[in-house]
Formats: sequence, structure tokens, C-alpha cells
Amino acid sequence: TQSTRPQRLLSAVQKNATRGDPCSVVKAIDQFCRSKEWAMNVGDEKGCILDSVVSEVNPTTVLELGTYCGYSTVRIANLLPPHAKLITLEFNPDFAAIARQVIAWSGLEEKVQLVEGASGDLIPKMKEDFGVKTFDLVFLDHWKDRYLPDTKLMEACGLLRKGSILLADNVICPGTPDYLEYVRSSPRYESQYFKSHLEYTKVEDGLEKSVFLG
Ligand SMILES: Cc1ccc(Cc2cc(O)c(O)c(C(=O)NC/C=C/[C@H]3O[C@@H](n4cnc5c(N)ncnc54)[C@H](O)[C@@H]3O)c2)cc1
Ligand SMILES: [Mg+2]
Repeated sequence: TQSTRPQRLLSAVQKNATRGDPCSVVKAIDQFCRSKEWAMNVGDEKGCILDSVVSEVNPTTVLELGTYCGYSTVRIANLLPPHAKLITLEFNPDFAAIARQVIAWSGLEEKVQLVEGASGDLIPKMKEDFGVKTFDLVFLDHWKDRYLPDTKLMEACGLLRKGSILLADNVICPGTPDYLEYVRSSPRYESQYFKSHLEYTKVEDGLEKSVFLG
């Protein structure tokens, strides 16, 4: 049977990256996406911005919405301090299965909890079922029309505290207009746009970093 793009991406990791070396996993995926097949990973250019925000926040608890193949999961987990936890939500079981193997190849399983399911169903369970108090950092990279409802849901579930950081991918391309309007106009957020490009292309895109003010 025909392989899928995520399966071919995983094969490229297993072929070209060193087990236990997260940086080689990231490089192997970027090389695959540049030279073989484009895939919707945050990529190397926006990835550097992601890295700088993660390093600055130095979070203990991180939530990622939309694991896909685990590229940004590996980038984030690689920068977490010991005992820090990254919970990543993915509702497509095929993508989740690939991501688990990419995360395992990088050797970062201890820092990552990949939960299969829809964000709308899982966010309300974070406190009770996953022992989360609040998130220091949330990386939004799932369906673009879910950014705003899930942000409001996280507020309603008390998962954000004064100083929690929301970092959103693709605020220009594909675009998340309702989310952008919300975080930029709400008095409860201080927002900043990091101009960049759609992964592996010259098309404009960027990340929006929003601090929850409580
Ligand atoms: C016009 C156009 C098209 C595509 C692009 C290129 C482009 C560039 C990008 O960086 C992109 O992030 C995207 C993009 O569409 N990302 C959507 C990513 C979804 C992943 O998250 C999963 N998921 C989606 N909703 C949920 C949910 N509620 N709960 C749990 N998991 C969810 C899915 O199962 C996928 O694993 C697209 C640019 C422009
Ligand atoms: Mg994206």
C-alpha cells in the first residue's frame, strides 16, 4: 500500500537522524521538507523564534495544540528544564502514531505526554485528569479556526495565570483573523507579532506571542 507523507517523514528521520539526538531529528525533518516533500511543520525559520520564546519563558508546564508529526514537540521538549512537562494534543491517530516514534527517536519521551483526542474535549480535563494547575506556555498550531475557541476555553478552565504565554503559529498564512483580533484588542492580553515566513517558503507568515495579564 502507498505510504503517507508522515510515514515518509518518519523514515527520513530513522534514516538520517541519530537516535537520542533531538537536533539531528529536527535537521532531518527540515532537510526532508526542503528537498523532498513540504510538510506543515513550524520549520527552521519560525522554529528559531519558537526556541527563543521557550528559552525566555523557561516553562515548567507546556501545552501544544496539534502535534502532527512531532517536529515542534521535539524542538520545545529539547529546551525544557529537567522535570518540566510538555503535554501535546493530537486527534488524528495516524499522525499521533508517527509523532510518538519521532519523539522516541529524539529520546525525549520522558518530557512529553502525547494525548490522543480533540482539544475541545481534553482542555476541560487538564486539571483533573492530567494534574495540571496552569500552563506557563501554550503553542497553538492546530486547525486555525480552533485557536480562538480553545483560548477562551483555557481561560474558562482556569488554565492560564498572570504571565502565561500563548504562542500561535500561522497568524498570517493560513491566517487566524478572529484569534488575532481577540488577543490584540483584549485588555487581558499583551500581544507581539514576530514576522517570518511560511515554513520552507518565501511566503509571509509569523508567530503571535500573547501574554495573559490575568
Ligand atoms: C491556504 C494554506 C493552506 C495550508 C498552508 C500551510 C499550513 C502551514 C502550517 O504551519 C499549518 O499549521 C497549517 C495547518 O493547517 N495546520 C493545521 C494542523 C493540524 C494538526 O493538528 C491536529 N488537530 C487539528 N485540530 C485539532 C484539535 N482540535 N485537537 C487536536 N488536534 C488537532 C491535526 O490532526 C493535525 O495534526 C497549514 C498555508 C496556506
Ligand atoms: Mg503551523
